[in-house]
Amino acid sequence: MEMTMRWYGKKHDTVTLEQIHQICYVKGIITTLYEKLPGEVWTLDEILTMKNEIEDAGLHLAGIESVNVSDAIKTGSPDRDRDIENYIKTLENLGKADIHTVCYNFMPVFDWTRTELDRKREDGTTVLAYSQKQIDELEPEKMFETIKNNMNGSVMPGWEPERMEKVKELFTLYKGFDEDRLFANLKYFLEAIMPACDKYDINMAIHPDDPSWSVFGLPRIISTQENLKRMMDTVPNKHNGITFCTGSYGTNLNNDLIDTIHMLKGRIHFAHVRNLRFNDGMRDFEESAHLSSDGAFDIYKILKALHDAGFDGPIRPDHGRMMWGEKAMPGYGLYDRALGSAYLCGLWEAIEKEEK
Ligand SMILES: O=C(O)[C@@H](O)[C@@H](O)[C@H](O)[C@H](O)CO
Ligand SMILES: [Fe+2]
Repeated sequence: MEMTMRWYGKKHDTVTLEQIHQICYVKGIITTLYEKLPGEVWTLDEILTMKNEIEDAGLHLAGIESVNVSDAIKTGSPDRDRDIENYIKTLENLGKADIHTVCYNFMPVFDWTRTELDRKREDGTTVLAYSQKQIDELEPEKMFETIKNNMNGSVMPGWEPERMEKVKELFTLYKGFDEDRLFANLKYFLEAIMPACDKYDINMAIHPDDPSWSVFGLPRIISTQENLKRMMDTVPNKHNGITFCTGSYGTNLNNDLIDTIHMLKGRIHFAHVRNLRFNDGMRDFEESAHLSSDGAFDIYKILKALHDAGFDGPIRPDHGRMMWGEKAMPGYGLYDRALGSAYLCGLWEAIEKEEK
């Protein structure tokens, strides 16, 4: 595995590459071209500029999160073939730049959903949280308002103001969509891009739905073991894989993380590891420190399962708590993610040495 950290680029991130380099546990960077809209081609030049900036800081560009999939592709509208063609050109250019891991998601309208971005814990840190009760009382169109006021002045991916202005339209676009219809569009997309992935050895890593149940009546197709299996079996190519995200897939406590890792053997191309605390039933949770005893997940067992399943892709501490007075994009401060990366590396070293 390669320990990585997500970086939002010089223009958007409060954290610098120099700081990340000093963590020492982190060798790779996960990033994207944040100015690009879904459906646009990424030129080789743009990709190389991004890559050189990271390499100049002594780090390795380990993967892209995300090359976003357009609504035309997700809804299967007449424009989808043009967007898929552009997506393929982007993949080819990434391949030419020697980049082989691409994360994406297939969630309609909202990328991830939280009701609070700064819930205060007893230790004084703040974390992202989700309460189903609050969601049930909220108009979907108002969702952005609640999120916007808590973004610490940053623009969080998936929640760009230009996109959220169109939220009503987006809901109309997905009207009448059920899981089968959305899944058929995912299949169409994957089948179209696989030849390019084969040629350039690009591992596509779909991100699980977050949270892993339907929100505002929108369909979910990457949220249970059953539908992960359906995705793998429908397009049985090893380049069709997943981002194993414990904090998203694990929001549903009925999902058996360890069993799923074994089922996905050979198809996990990227891992996001974070821990969650559940309050008051299953559908109220908050992100905790990475430490196993701070949340519901046994992080040691998760890493051991990844190790035993032969996982060798990039891994990143996912969201962290906001601590020590840091002001950063919620979930993406430097300090707690640095602690998380050290913890994960420590566990991994022990697991590897136990083997010998
Ligand atoms: O919660 C997060 O910050 C990420 O895990 C997602 O936004 C992820 O980047 C996308 O869903 C992947 O396309
Ligand atoms: Fe994730």
